[in-house]
Order: sequence, then structure tokens, then C-alpha cells
Amino acid sequence: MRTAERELMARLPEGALMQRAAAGLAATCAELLGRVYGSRVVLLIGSGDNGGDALYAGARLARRGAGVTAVLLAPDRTHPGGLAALRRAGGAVTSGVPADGAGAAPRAVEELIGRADLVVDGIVGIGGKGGLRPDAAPLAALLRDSRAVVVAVDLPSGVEADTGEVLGEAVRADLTVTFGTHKPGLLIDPAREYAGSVRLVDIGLTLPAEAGLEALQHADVAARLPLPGAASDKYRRGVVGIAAGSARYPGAAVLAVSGALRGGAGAVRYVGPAGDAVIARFPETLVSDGGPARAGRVQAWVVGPGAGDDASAVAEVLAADVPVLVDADGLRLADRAAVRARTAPTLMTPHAGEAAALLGVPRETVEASRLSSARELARRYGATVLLKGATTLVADADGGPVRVNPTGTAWLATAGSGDVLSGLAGSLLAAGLSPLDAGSVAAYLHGLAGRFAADGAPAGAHDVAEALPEAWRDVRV
Ligand SMILES: NC(=O)C1=CN([C@@H]2O[C@H](COP(=O)(O)OP(=O)(O)OC[C@H]3O[C@@H](n4cnc5c(N)ncnc54)[C@H](OP(=O)(O)O)[C@@H]3O)[C@@H](O)[C@H]2O)[C@@H](O)CC1
Ligand SMILES: [K+]
Repeated sequence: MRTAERELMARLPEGALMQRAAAGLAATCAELLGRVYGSRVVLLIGSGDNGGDALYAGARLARRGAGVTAVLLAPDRTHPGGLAALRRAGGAVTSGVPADGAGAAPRAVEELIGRADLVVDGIVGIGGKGGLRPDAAPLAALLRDSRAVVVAVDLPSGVEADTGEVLGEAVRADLTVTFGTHKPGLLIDPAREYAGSVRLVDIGLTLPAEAGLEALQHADVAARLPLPGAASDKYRRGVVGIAAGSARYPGAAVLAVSGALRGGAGAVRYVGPAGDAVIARFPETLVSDGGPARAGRVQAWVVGPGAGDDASAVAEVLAADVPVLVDADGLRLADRAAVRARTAPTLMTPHAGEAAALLGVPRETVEASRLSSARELARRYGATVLLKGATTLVADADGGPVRVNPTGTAWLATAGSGDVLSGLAGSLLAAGLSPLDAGSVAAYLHGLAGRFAADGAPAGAHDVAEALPEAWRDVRV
């Protein structure tokens, strides 16, 4: 962002970029207000350009008849042009500095926010670090109890732009208007949750071709789906082997197979103690007796869902010279050296708890720093890592762009949903996708299927699997 901004600013008249940002911001605020004339708008203004955006947008709203008051956190270091513009447009200004530099916000500010229809958070944007400071923190607390719509400028103030971490107090917005491109903090939890819905305003930046973080869209997924051609037969479309389930957890095998059948592979081979349950539900499955090493040829393996303590199946699969997906119990049983020694690709699919165990840190640490956790795990194992959660991330070991999944839904936090995902991703691996593509396409389809299956009501993992064809069709139109 900084580089692209500098290059464009050098070519434009001074302040032009900020005017574009402010225009987009003001338009969104006007839309949210419905009627601008007579509305009550409060601007929370820090010392940087983020406050400048908010002041210019406030001036535009004031010219359209809104009652606008700017609350200044750094009265001596407020963006001078923005402040002058607001004053010229008839806006009011007051200090938001707590009496002793911290503690409660001034009483007048509390009343202003209490009466506001809309609050614009221009405290800090991409220039911030480490959560809100003590002088700004009380404002975030006031916003939590207010009935006003809260619109964050560029980012909710106090979240980490580059990582999605939240290191202290931060503003919770209903909507964030962001400029130029999405920042990681708008896509990755926990910060994503603070942003509300996100609207991107194009300010004309030329962005680098490769970003640190990528989110697939429908067209990207459609372009990666394995589609059968005239010359396809079941073997050319790929056979995926599923080594999963146990006497105790036969359902995990059934669910992994249900995902695999909807992933584009031409056939699904099952190996393990739950063959009868699998055949009863999915008669099209090829069931083999004996371990993975004695099963017929496959183009990719999935090992681990509901596998209990069958370490030998995991070792046999890891020794195979085809792409392997390791999930659930398989993650605990996999030998790190054996994973690292593999020459064919490996995709590991932990949730936060499993990732924490592999990294030797508490679960909360992984949840608070999802991006660095996924990257670190990928690096340590020399594998691609799909870290499951409200925002699923897929990281390659080489440190290239990380994929963040935009279709996740809280409805997917249901038993067995991960088994469906691993079968699906394994099937995509067998069909020839790279681990990064297989993992991110599977997460995307799985998230969509979860939304379709739930549609506002609870759904089980088998419902998610059954909604996968609808998700395929949805991305292909
Ligand atoms: N450049 C452009 O043309 C365009 C820029 N754009 C906009 O500019 C924004 C970036 O502006 P920026 O670089 O001025 O930084 P910004 O986010 O306002 O914050 C810096 C100030 O905040 C303070 N501060 C720091 N940490 C803090 C904390 N934890 N809690 C509280 N305060 C904290 C820090 O204070 P100091 O350390 O100086 O005391 C510093 O003064 C960007 O997000 C976008 O909105 C758009 O208009 C597009 C065109
Ligand atoms: K902000």
C-alpha cells in the first residue's frame, strides 16, 4: 500500500488521493444514513492521515446538511487541511482527550456519541501498532454501547493491519470502508470480526502482481476446478485413497468419502476398518482390505480422520510417492522427519488446537496469530498447511502468498465437517491440483456448501457434503 501510494501521489496534485478516499467514504456514510440532512454524525479523529480522510468526508456530509462534530484526540496535530475543510463546511470541533490523558472520555463526548446516528472512526489506520492507546481506548468502549452505526476508515482502529491480530482495545465497526486494497486485518480473524462488512474504494493505485495474502473469488475457483474432458476415464480423472475411520469412529470414514465423491476424482478407494459402513452408504466406493501399502494405485491419499491410533496406516501413506493429505489423528501420529523427507507434496489440515499441539504453544496463541502460525507450521514440516477456522488459511512451505478463504461460515463449526473437507481436498489433489489450489478450492467450496446447507438453520456435516454439487454449480455460472 505504502509503495503504491507513494508512486501515485508523485503523479497527482497534492491531496488528490485523500480526496478520492474521502469521497468514497462520504458516499458510503450517506447511503447508510439514508437522509443526510439533519442527521447527527460524530468523527473520531487521530493525528494521522486516517483522521484526514474522516475530516474531509465529514465536510462533505456537513455540506449536505448533516450536523457533524469532530472529536479530536490530538488537537495540536490534527490534519490541518481536513480540519479547515470541516470548519468551512460548518462542522463543529471538540477535544476528545481524557482529563488525565487516560481513563474516561470527556462527558460531552459521551453525550455526543450517545445521540449520534453515525460515528466515523478515523482514529488510526495503517499507521497504527499495538492496539489503541490509553487516550483513545475509552472511545472504543463508548462505541460498544452506542446505537449509532459505526463506520471505520480503512481499518477498525487498533487492529493490526498486516496480520489480523488484535493486541489490545480496538474499535468494533459495523462497516469498514477501505482504500486501494484489502488489508490482511480485514480478512483474517480475530481482526476481521471487528471490521464488520467491508467495502473497497478504488483510489487508482497500481498494486503489485503478487500479494502476501490472496482470497480466491468465484472465477478463480471455477478456473481451477478439474473438469472431465472427452478423453477422461475414471483413472485419468484420478483415484483418491481414503485411509480413515476406526471401529470407534466409522462415521469419519463415511464423511471423508462423502467429500471425496464430490471433489472431482474419478474414483474413491477406501482402506480401513469401516468398509462395511462406507459401502452401505456409498456403494460406488472401492473398498480394499489390508493397509494402504497393499491397496491398488491411487493418485493421492487422505489419512487421519477418525483414525484413532493406527500409526502404521499413517506411516504407510507417508511412504507413498503421491500427494498426501494428513488430517486429525493423522497429524498427531505423523512423524515430522517422515513428512519432511517426502518428495511428493503434503497437505496438512489442522484446526487451531491441532496446530497448537504441533507447534508446542497454547491454542489461544494460534487463534490470536493465525497467519504466522500457519506459515510457521508449513515451514517446520516442509508441507502445505491448511489452518481451519472462521477464516481458513492455506500456506505453502516456500513462504509464497497465503490464501485466505472468504466463504467461511460459523455454521461449519459442526462435528464431522472437517472430515468432509479432507475428503474433498484429497479428491482435488488426486485430480491434479497443487496442494495450495486443492486446499483453497476445497475450503471455498466447503464454505459455500455450508452456507447453502445451513441457510439460516443448523446443518450436519452430511448436509454440507450433499450441498457440494450446488457449490460447484454456483461457482461455474
Ligand atoms: N497517504 C495518502 O495519500 C493516503 C492515505 N490514506 C489514509 O491514511 C492512513 C494512513 O495514514 P498515516 O500514515 O498518517 O497513519 P494513521 O493510520 O493515520 O496513524 C498514524 C497516527 O496514529 C497515531 N497512532 C499510532 N498508533 C496508534 C495507536 N495504537 N493508537 C492511537 N494512535 C496511534 C500516530 O501518532 P504518533 O505516533 O505520531 O503519536 C500517528 O500520528 C490510511 O490508513 C488511510 O486511511 C488514504 O487517504 C489514501 C491516501
Ligand atoms: K480507522
